Amino acid sequence: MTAALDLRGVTKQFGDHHVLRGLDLTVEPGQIFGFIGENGAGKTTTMRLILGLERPDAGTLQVFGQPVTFGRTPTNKLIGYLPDVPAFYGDLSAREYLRLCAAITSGDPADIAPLLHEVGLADDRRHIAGFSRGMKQRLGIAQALLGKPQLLICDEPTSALDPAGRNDFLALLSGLRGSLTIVLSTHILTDVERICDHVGILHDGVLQEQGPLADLKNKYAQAAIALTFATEAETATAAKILNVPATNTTTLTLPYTGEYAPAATQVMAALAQSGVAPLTFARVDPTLDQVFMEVIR
Ligand SMILES: Nc1ncnc2c1ncn2[C@@H]1O[C@H](COP(=O)(O)OP(=O)(O)OP(=O)(O)O)[C@@H](O)[C@H]1O
Repeated sequence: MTAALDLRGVTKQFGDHHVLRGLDLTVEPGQIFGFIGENGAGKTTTMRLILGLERPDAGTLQVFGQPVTFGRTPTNKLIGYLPDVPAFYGDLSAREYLRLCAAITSGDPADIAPLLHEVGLADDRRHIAGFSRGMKQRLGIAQALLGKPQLLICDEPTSALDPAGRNDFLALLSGLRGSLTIVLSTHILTDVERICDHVGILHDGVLQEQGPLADLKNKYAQAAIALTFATEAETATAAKILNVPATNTTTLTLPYTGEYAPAATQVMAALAQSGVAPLTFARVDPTLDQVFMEVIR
């Protein structure tokens, strides 16, 4: 199967600052791929290289098997792009703006009404200047989807949104699953956990890890059971029976591997034997945050 995106040995430096040092990155068709890295890691630079807006110092970039060329690359016909803060003509309505985009890009005006419906702006006649940031971002998605792209690239799309706007936007993106390939470039890991199935971690100019999110969690992060007790004495009794080091607090964290149910049953049986009842008993699932910290460490 031809990869949606295939980058091999891409290097890029600005002056003496080496941003990318031989980046290999593969995104398969249909994936929602979270491209994550700290501020300044080189995510936007990578997106700009994919769009032919920067010239790589070395390496190759392909979109659905076609080479990306610097400048007006034909591969951009396959890509819809949403920047972090898209710019619009504020005195147009959403519909007028998309009509203008369709005219410029030879898009089909018949696609505009269904797209506006899809992003929840079908009934809005206001000028874009009066839109919230969340509405502008949803209009940005409609614009990016106008040319029926096979690959949608979103660069930090939720960084300027409040929680409600972020929620709406991620639901919209998640609803596109299966209809095209999506690359979500961000440092907001909870967004990635919510909608991405695959993840690549950019650090020190290379992809330190990439793979299914679930596999990376299994590899780098540990699930645990967290217990709290009423007193330190009860905690110490429980720690003894559970064979874990005592703490000077009223909490115990018990890492486990494998399935939750047998691990939890074992802990409950041990606690029943000790006669100590925890105040709370909680399953703590591994997070992408833990994976990220472990990988960049
Ligand atoms: N045109 C340029 N000239 C000089 N330096 C640049 C240029 N573009 C990017 N850089 C530098 O390259 C590094 C990577 O920037 P980039 O914007 O790609 O990072 P990022 O991962 O997208 O960061 P953020 O999450 O903060 O947006 C930064 O140190 C930035 O200052």
